[in-house]
Amino acid sequence: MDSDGVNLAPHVLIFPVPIQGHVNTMLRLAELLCLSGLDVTFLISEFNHNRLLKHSTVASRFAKYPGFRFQTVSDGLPDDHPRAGEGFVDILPALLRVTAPLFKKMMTETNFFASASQRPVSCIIADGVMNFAIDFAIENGISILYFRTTSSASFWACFRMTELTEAGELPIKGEGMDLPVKSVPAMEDFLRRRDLPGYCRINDLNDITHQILKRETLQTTRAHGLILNTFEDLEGPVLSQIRKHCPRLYAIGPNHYHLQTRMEAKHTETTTSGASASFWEEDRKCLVWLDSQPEKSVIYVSFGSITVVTRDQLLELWYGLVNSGQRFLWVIRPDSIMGKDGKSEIPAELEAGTREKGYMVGWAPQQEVLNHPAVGGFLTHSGWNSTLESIVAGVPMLCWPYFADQFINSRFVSEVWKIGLDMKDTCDRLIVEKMVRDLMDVRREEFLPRIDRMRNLAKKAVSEGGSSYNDFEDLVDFIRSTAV
Ligand SMILES: O=c1ccn([C@@H]2O[C@H](COP(=O)(O)OP(=O)(O)O[C@H]3O[C@H](CO)[C@@H](O)[C@H](O)[C@H]3O)[C@@H](O)[C@H]2O)c(=O)[nH]1
Ligand SMILES: C[C@H]1CC[C@@H]2C(C(=O)O)=CO[C@@H](O)[C@@H]21
Repeated sequence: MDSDGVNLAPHVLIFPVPIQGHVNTMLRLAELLCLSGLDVTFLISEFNHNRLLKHSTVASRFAKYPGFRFQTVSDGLPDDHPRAGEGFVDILPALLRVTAPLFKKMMTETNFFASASQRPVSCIIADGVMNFAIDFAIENGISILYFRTTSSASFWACFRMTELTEAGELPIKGEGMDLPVKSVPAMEDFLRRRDLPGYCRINDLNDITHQILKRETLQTTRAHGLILNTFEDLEGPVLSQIRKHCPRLYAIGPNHYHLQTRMEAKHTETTTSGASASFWEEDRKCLVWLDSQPEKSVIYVSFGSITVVTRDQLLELWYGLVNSGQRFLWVIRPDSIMGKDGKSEIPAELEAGTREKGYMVGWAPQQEVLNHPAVGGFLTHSGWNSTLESIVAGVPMLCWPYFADQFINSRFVSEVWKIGLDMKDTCDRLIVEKMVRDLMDVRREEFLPRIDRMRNLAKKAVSEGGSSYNDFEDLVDFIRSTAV
């Protein structure tokens, strides 16, 4: 090291929205960049940092990278805020109101996180809904990349909100949900109103979440580049559309698989079991239960980190699963049942059915579960990480989307890639029962060859010379160029 910092590595700041799916995606990017020899400061909410320290192995996972640091900042919400269900609408406003000024102050007061052993940050990678980070970077002459952690399809539909409105396709007002949507190029043949991202399910265009998402998405073109967790063979036509507006586009996904592949190539510990970044305690006993189940016989059920269900929905899903006769492993987060009063009776037949064929946990080591030989299907909320993890594990999906990008992701699963079924906007025990049977048995052979093909394409994308591999190399070159 010399006093000009000439021999120091380029230093990048990564700043996710404080939600499990976003933090997982961004931590994987952080590790990929550390493997490429860059210094990374990861700015995370205090609340989530505490959860990671308590429930995950991140501290040991990143201890091997001397250039990696966590820095913490308030997410602007009280500790007892639910941060799930309807509470999600508070996350972005708090971030913009409270976290944004704190971020600017921290950056300025620390000379962009410079120290004796680290250069000042020369490139910020901010979650793709933080336009305050773009303002800050431009004002201070440093580089800014946006990382939108959803599917490209969802980003692109959000990007077209103005055209959707002008064409009268928004606001949806809950009407004509099966009408085709024509204002999102590359999706004209299959998109319906009910498939648009959740921020379009509004009665009034002044809806605050809709306004924020529209504004933040359109600001993407001001960033110096856009990173997406996808790959060319999965979302090629959509990526071509986005490139017309954001020419410096890095499609580096599926980034959990990309990380695993690069770690294996470096003979470093692989990450399927070693990359936990969970906000809840993983119950590993479910792996032991899976060990005693027949091959491909279990449907894994998980709705991610934000979904909450009413007691009625819980019972419909539960009856559907038990009546399908399939084995099931179900993640029910402690905070995921709405109006739970602790006194509600569980019907005896559900308890008996669960004892016989089911297993329930509060949080699971999901990637390990999906890759377990006993798992043959995934009843999912269609969060983007879950979708990619299922594709890479070769597990067909039954989709029950809850909000946001999940509505469009599930349409791609069922109608574009044809690797599963879409159960959106219904929650009826007879439908659940039939669809679980279809996924696990009746229509299984339709899905398997297609998901196998997609899994192989994902592998090709992240292997040396593949599209995601090359885009990541370009991304590292760009970041290096900012530190000269
Ligand atoms: O028991 C569990 C359940 C989940 N996970 C992991 O948690 C992550 C969940 O991510 P995701 O499937 O993307 O769901 P959310 O956390 O709900 O993700 C939010 O962020 C995503 C990325 O922007 C969006 O696609 C979603 O709609 C949004 O809800 C995945 O990596 C899972 O492997 C576990 O480890 N154990
Ligand atoms: C709380 C939501 C705000 C934006 C995020 C998002 C996106 O479109 O980027 C999707 O769902 C949620 O994770 C986030």
